Amino acid sequence: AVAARAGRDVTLYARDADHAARIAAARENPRLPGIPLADSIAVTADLAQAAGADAMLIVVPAQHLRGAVMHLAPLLAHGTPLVACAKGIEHGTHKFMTEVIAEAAPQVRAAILSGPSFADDVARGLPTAVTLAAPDEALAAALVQALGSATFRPYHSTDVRGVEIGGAAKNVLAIAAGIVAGRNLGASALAALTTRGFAELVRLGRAFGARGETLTGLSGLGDLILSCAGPQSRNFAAGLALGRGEPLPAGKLAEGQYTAPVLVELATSRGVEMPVAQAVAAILSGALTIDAAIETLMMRPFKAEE
Ligand SMILES: NC(=O)C1=CN([C@@H]2O[C@H](COP(=O)(O)OP(=O)(O)OC[C@H]3O[C@@H](n4cnc5c(N)ncnc54)[C@H](OP(=O)(O)O)[C@@H]3O)[C@@H](O)[C@H]2O)C=CC1
Ligand SMILES: O=C(CO)COP(=O)(O)O
Repeated sequence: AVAARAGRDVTLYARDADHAARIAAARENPRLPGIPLADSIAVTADLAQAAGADAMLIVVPAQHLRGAVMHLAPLLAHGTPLVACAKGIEHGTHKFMTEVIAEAAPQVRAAILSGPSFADDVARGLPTAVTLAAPDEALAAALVQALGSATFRPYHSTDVRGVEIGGAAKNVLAIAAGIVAGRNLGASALAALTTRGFAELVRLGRAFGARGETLTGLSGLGDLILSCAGPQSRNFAAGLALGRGEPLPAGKLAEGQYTAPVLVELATSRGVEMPVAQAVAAILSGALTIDAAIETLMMRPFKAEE
């Protein structure tokens, strides 16, 4: 929808032919009910047709990115920009999204799009600003020109890792924020949790050489603020359910669930302390109860604020 609004010729690919046919007939994606698909958007289940594009946005969940790109790789021309929109880190390999793309389709140019942007808001044409990063600044700037419009404002960057870390970490921290809300711990606790969560995100980013302005920018602090603000975030909603002792919302992808253990492994391997992320991973795995996790966080030794 964004690319069509920016004046591009767009093909939307769905892996399931019936699903693609239903979207084409209804001119609406059931995942975004009530938002009509622009007339100009072609819908296909033919991957080769989609792969002929000048650039592609790939929007499958993080743990399925490698499989999807491997499927796509034989169809892609050398140098095609492939923009990852998933926010996560691959299990087992600890790879970030652009690294997964580079391994699965070495001939393409990988980029990452991230930042505070609920799909529903973006598709409705509400004002949104995001970060689009690629190692090659000219490519990042060209993709911004191709996708930007009066309602969608991407900023270009070459800090790929900084953008990827912000997007992956904020989902885990949003689960923690939801837990705080679900347990009725109060607005002060929510502010403290979000702020100390941000300190973790920054520590991990620094360990990977991320730039300060990326971590305090749209894809870092910006997305953390959005996702820790309320249940429109599926990660926050998952945390809310956990905090209330309810089952996790069915059929709603909460990437932080999958990112939490791998984020903790990655941080540990770099000697970076991420106590909030650790608490989320421990709660999700059943290693700690929520009450024990809260106590563990509050009883850490007092220290200088950093
Ligand atoms: N929704 C949002 O507001 C935002 C989401 N993101 C990120 O985008 C990523 C995807 O999220 P979202 O779109 O919400 O997730 P959804 O679960 O709504 O949709 C996932 C899509 O990926 C497809 N898919 C799933 N597995 C595979 C696979 N193995 N091969 C090919 N296609 C597959 C699904 O196809 P099918 O319909 O056939 O199952 C579906 O179209 C996540 O990393 C999320 O963090 C980022 C910013 C905002
Ligand atoms: O990444 C998002 C907003 O920027 C979407 O957040 P959720 O996946 O938590 O809904």
